[in-house]
Amino acid sequence: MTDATERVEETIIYEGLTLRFDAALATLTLNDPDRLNALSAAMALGVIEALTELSKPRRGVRALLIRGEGRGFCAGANLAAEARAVTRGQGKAPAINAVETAFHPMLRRLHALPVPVIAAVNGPCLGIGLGLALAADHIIASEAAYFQAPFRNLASASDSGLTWLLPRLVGLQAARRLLLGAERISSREALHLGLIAEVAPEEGFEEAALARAAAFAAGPTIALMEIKRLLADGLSGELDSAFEAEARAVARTGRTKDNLAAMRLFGTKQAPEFTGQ
Ligand SMILES: C/C=C/C(=O)SCCNC(=O)CCNC(=O)[C@H](O)C(C)(C)COP(=O)(O)OP(=O)(O)OC[C@H]1O[C@@H](n2cnc3c(N)ncnc32)[C@H](O)[C@@H]1OP(=O)(O)O
Repeated sequence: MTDATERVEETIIYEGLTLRFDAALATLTLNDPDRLNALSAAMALGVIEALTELSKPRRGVRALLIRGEGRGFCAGANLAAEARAVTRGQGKAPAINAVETAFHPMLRRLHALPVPVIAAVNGPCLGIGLGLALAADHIIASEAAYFQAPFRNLASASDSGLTWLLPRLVGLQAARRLLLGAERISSREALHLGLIAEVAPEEGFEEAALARAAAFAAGPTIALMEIKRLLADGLSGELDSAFEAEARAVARTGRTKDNLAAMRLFGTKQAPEFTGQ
């Protein structure tokens, strides 16, 4: 694992995306600000490539931050090509194909990423953009952000695993408001519903999000990965299985250097420095 304080900077550019490495933190930026970072199939496939790259052990990545360039996080699927195809009578439109071939494969990979993922939602977060944000373990949103699942407005069923995720996150009634009603909700309401973890002022938002992500990157990585996996398994498992899985995970983390470091300082009021090992 890379020491969170060691500087290893590098940026890789994909279509409509950049992937930046800064010590133990990787930052994936959706980079089509003129379209509020609406996601094309090529961008989603680029995200998959970026996830493969940042998962290489030599990268030593201990957290991933996802953010949007400009005033938006992601305005959903890029429907420009969609609209053109429909106008020209070209049948099944690109974004519909992309659900199966690019968007869902991207989200599966993101949900399966072992290290903590932080989404910094600075502005509009819609459709597949909402799916992308909700694949994160911690969503920090600006006061200026808003969330919407506008599928029904396009006479489309919903995607991005939202029919599975939303009832678990916010309950069935609020999920109905979001999916059947396509209600747009502010970051304050999203926080109140339990859809996101925190709201930060518009001014200084980028810095607040970076600080939060850097704190995750400097955390007890093995314990965070174990907790993340236990939570994911717990969503579809039984309580008995959770007890067993937790006991095995606690035994594993009990053998880590970070656990030893924390135990040594227990009761001293000193914060341990975690190395991710
Ligand atoms: C399989 C499908 C899955 C899905 O994700 S379904 C959901 C698809 N997304 C949507 O339906 C949202 C469409 N966008 C909007 O409703 C609005 O935008 C917003 C409410 C997000 C923001 O409104 P405002 O702040 O007034 O900005 P603006 O002028 O509408 O947008 C700025 C530029 O961004 C382009 N843009 C916005 N969303 C998309 C999109 N989804 N696909 C392609 N382009 C988009 C616009 O056209 C425009 O561009 P220009 O300045 O050239 O007119």
